[in-house]
Amino acid sequence: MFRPLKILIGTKCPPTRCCSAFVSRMRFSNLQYVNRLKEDDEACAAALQNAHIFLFHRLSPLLQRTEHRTLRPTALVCSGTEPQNHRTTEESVLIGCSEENQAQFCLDVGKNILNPGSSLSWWPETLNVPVLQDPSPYEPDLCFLLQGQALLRWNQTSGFCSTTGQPTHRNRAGSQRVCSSSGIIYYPKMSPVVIVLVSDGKRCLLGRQSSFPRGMYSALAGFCDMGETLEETLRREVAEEVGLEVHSVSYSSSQHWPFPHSSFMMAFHASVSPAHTQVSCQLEDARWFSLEEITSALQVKTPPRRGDPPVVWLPPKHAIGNRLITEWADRQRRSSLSDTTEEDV
Ligand SMILES: NC(=O)C1=CN([C@@H]2O[C@H](COP(=O)(O)OP(=O)(O)OC[C@H]3O[C@@H](n4cnc5c(N)ncnc54)[C@H](O)[C@@H]3O)[C@@H](O)[C@H]2O)C=CC1
Ligand SMILES: [Mg+2]
Repeated sequence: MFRPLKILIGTKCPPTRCCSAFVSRMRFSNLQYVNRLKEDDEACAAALQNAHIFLFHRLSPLLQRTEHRTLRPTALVCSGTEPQNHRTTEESVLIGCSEENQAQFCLDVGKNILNPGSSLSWWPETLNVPVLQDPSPYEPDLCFLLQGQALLRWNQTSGFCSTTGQPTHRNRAGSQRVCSSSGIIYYPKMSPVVIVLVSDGKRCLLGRQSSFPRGMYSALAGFCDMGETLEETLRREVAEEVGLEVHSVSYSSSQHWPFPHSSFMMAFHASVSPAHTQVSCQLEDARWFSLEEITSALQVKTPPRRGDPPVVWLPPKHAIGNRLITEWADRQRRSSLSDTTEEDV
């Protein structure tokens, strides 16, 4: 039976993962320690005795509301003095360590099966509903929880070798699995995805798929095919989904995205000729949005409820789609400001 050691409510995001300065996150000794725990099962088991273990239930993080009404992940604090139960030692996955080299793990205390009918494709439906209603205090914790969720899911769904059909066994950190028969080593996989915000200079193009939550539009996205470059994927996806040809392309940023099975999102801006903007849509809908429309859509903090009047809303702040749209809107505002200033002169 699962026996919690000590529950810590309101544990902050591990500073090395999300909150601290870049240099502090990249401290060499810290990285070296995590790498050693991945390689050395005994060191990892010892680290688990004094670790923080962040809890999930069926791949959703277990969140607690603090007295300030913010949401915080829930962690077991292992003191090293109490014996750990079998599941804690066998199923916790290593996600990093604090600046003080205290190891941090995630553990799914729910049943280790994925509900085949559940939608794992989009964040708001997958994680706790309160997050959606009050997302801002939760955001700093996000990348570390997404990483934990992705690693837990990978371990839960990689129990057998795809070559021999025999069971695979994980290392103590949960960072690799080995086939018991052939010795083939498996590492967590990510699928590369291009996400692109297309602009005609004055407007940007957003699309929606039927699987999106009601009213939500985002930048166009698509998985890279085997052998494709990022630029080829980008041109193909834009041509396939909206029938447009892009001209210039610029890189923005990237993000790990745990849905549906860990994607590595690479985000771009692209432009099309203002003379050729007629959309031929293969999605549920795709349309051009003015800066004013984007500005008001960015204000919509919660998705419309059933029965509410239709409203366009955009991916939440932590999604890279939101970042692309915000970057575009900022750039448009700056350029219209400089146009106005030039006219004044
Ligand atoms: N973080 C963000 O802001 C956003 C993330 N996304 C993510 O981008 C991903 C790709 O976007 P889509 O428009 O759905 O891609 P898509 O336009 O390539 O269409 C998905 C289809 O591609 C095929 N496919 C090819 N390779 C695949 C692979 N490795 N895994 C799964 N399906 C594969 C499947 O038939 C699937 O139904 C999705 O996982 C979505 O969650 C999408 C928009 C915003
Ligand atoms: Mg797509």
